[in-house]
Amino acid sequence: MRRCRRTYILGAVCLLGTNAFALLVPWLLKLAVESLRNPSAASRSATWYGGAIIGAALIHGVIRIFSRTTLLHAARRIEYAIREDLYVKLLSLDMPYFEGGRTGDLMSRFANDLTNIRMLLGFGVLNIINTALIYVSAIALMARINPSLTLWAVVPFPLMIIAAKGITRRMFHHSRRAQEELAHLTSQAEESIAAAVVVRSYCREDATVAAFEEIGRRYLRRNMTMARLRGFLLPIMAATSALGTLIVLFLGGQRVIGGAMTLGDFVAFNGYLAMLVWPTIIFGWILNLIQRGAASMARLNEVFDAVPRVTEPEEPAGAWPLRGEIELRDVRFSYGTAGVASPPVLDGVSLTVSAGSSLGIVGAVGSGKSTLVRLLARLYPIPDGRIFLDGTDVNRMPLSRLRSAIGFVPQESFLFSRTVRENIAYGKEGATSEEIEAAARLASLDGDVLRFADGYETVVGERGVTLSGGQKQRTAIARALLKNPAVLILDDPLSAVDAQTEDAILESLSGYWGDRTVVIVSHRLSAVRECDRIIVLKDGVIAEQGSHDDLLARNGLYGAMWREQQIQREIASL
Ligand SMILES: Nc1ncnc2c1ncn2[C@@H]1O[C@H](COP(=O)(O)OP(=O)(O)OP(=O)(O)O)[C@@H](O)[C@H]1O
Repeated sequence: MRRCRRTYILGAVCLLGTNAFALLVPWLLKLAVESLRNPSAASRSATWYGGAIIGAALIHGVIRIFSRTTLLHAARRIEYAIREDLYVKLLSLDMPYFEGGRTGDLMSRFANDLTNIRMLLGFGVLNIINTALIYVSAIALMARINPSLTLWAVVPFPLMIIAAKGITRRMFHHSRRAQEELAHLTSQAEESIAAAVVVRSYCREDATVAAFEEIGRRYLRRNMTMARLRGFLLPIMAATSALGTLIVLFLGGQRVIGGAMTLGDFVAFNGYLAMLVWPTIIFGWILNLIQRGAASMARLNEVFDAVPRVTEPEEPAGAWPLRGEIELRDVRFSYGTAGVASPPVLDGVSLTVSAGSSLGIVGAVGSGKSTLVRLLARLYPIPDGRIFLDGTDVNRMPLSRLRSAIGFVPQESFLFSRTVRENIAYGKEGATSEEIEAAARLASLDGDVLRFADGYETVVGERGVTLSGGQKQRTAIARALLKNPAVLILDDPLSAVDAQTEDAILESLSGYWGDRTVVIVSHRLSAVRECDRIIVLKDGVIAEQGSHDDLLARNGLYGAMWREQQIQREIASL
């Protein structure tokens, strides 16, 4: 709003002008009537006043167009700026904020709440200024013509305001609830579309439709209540303003007949009273706009006020470029948010990975492997003095630098609904075709891509739906390789391919490791066999660590897992 203050001032000045000309019309009408009744006493002829009325009405129309476009454009610009700010804010928020299925809710804030705010700042502000100007000036002019009749004419107004306040308070409550229901509806629709395969394969179409209908019904009920309330509001407004007109016709008519008021004054008085009718009728609508706009602003402020728990350091530190030495000191972590206790996922993990070496992380399902690697990239908040890269606390490294030094391939690879080439190129701004294709070759993706009809220009569909699981994973790996990071983290990156293919891909990839630090999380021990060091996580602690041979010789957890997987492999190859 502050950014468009000048435009709003200009719009308000235009509204002042447009209302001045609108108010001039009844006054000219009064003079025209008086000139007709008593031509000798009039300074101008009735024809002159007729021309002046047409002129005033024309100027009023032109300035009106200008005032409306000025204010409505300002509202559009503010909506645009808020949308941009909201987007930037969302991108600044961290993983904990987005967990808990907020997508639909956030989408509805982008769509409905922004529309409500634009309506308030555009039509709302326009009508608030307009109403205030018309009320003040029309009532002042009416009082100038006949103060006592003015008092009678405005008698119904307090009644109207009390009724409007009561109804709009209830409308506000229902409006907010309706916006929340719409957010649920959007979430539900989005989730069902994303999970179309699951819905069909479990034959849950009917149940999904029923759940959707239930939310839709709640949304409909809220809107019906709002419509009912609005339905009450309009007749109440119209009836009270009609009451004012009736009073003026009766009392004003008596005054004219009694000679206490001229016919010209009576005509002008009615003209001004008629000007109050529209602002009075839309008074409730404006209140509704204010209520909706306030509710929407409150919902947007919830996002703007959200504080990311992963923040930029106040005093950044660290030498660049990074070599890739990782150190963890007694790392403890749980996913619980403030005030909600949750069991520790990592319970005192300490280890050092020297730059250029490789670390394999294995362990049972849910033992904390993914959590550990997510913390390296600071995707979740961690206390100071726990994780170090090249001797610098990661909390003190600028996030952009830290993350650009880390190539992270998460367990569930996310592809954008663009081409294969664009998906890989996401890893490096301005990457050349040669670099993209070299990364694809390293990730053993090139053979698959060349079989696609459009090669690298193949559009992968939403979230890569037209690719196989293994192709998606390798595209995500190619994207990370293209980034040329000092630390490469692969979180179970080849779970969708068979063990032999995984071996072949990792073999090809090992030529790329060079002096990079590589961290591989895997359920298949064969994937980490070549790592310099392997840790076995169990219930959030390092249960065993060493090289593959050390761990086999120890004949503990790792040894047992290895033997089990070897037997499975042999059975599978029969
Ligand atoms: N975002 C999250 N919010 C809350 N709890 C989580 C979250 N992510 C993981 N957890 C919990 O933390 C524990 C460790 O999960 P993590 O994904 O680190 O295990 P993992 O060893 O990688 O498992 P897997 O082998 O299945 O990938 C699990 O109990 C899991 O339920």
